[in-house]
Amino acid sequence: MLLTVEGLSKRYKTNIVVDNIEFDIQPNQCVALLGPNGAGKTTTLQMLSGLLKPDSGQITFQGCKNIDRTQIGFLPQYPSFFPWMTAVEFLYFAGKLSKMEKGKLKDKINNVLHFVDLHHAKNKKIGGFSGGMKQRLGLAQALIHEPKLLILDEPVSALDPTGRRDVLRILEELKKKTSILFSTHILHDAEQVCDEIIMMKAGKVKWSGSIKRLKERTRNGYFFLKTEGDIKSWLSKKDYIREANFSNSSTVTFKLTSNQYCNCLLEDCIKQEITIIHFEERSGTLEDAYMEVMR
Ligand SMILES: Nc1ncnc2c1ncn2[C@@H]1O[C@H](COP(=O)(O)OP(=O)(O)OP(=O)(O)O)[C@@H](O)[C@H]1O
Repeated sequence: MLLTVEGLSKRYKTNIVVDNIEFDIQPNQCVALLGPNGAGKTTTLQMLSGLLKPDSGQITFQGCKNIDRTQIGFLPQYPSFFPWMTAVEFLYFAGKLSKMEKGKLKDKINNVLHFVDLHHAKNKKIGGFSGGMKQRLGLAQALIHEPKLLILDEPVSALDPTGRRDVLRILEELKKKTSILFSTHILHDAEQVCDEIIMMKAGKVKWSGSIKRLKERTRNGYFFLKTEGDIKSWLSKKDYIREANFSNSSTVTFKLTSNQYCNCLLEDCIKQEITIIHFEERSGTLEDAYMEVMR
């Protein structure tokens, strides 16, 4: 296990904003922390990155309770930059803060600037950067010391569609070599890059697991069948089929009068010597599942 969180809590005065939460992150997982405004996502990420002290609970990272923070990269929701610095100067500064060796820094800065597509602007002042460029520079800062876990607080929320696409594309690449935990309230972004999600509401973890498993919660009773030959007239006569909707004579979505007829349908297809290309029970969308859990 890369990271284990047990009984983590944080309160501000009498307001409990993170309430006894638990979850794990495995190596090479890309995990989205989902939840509405005020759910406690930022507070959780700040505790994980060491910026905020938990009131109680335990964070274990790479098997150690004494966390080596240089193995974690963090991009805050509102990163601050020195506008008078160039991108290279800023990354040099960030690298030194992460205790990187001076000799390695130059090459590392060049590589990371290429990776986030900012090499062309490496000697330009940050004050003149667009929002998207700043966010990519923020990512470069979080990455420069090659952390084992990258924690990103709403990395795309403030970006326009192009900036958002660029950052999500970088995350797709990054997740091949490092574990990522990022917060968002945009389900589509989570679905695009993550395999696992943690859902928070009012300081509590409401659900965690794979997106696939989450969607399975909201199976909507529809089946999809694609066959090699024409099945329209044959299938329409089966009295256990209802709400059949044919895209063409060999592709159909339908419901069964009872799910116990699933085997019956498959047996009938075999008897009829129908070749099945694809058969599956359709699950709901991530949005359906999110709404169901959050309700
Ligand atoms: N420094 C603070 N002092 C008092 N209350 C705080 C402080 N920081 C956060 N809170 C409260 O804690 C709760 C959780 O806030 P947090 O920023 O962690 O939520 P979030 O899920 O990240 O929300 P958002 O999506 O809006 O960023 C909110 O009610 C917020 O007002």
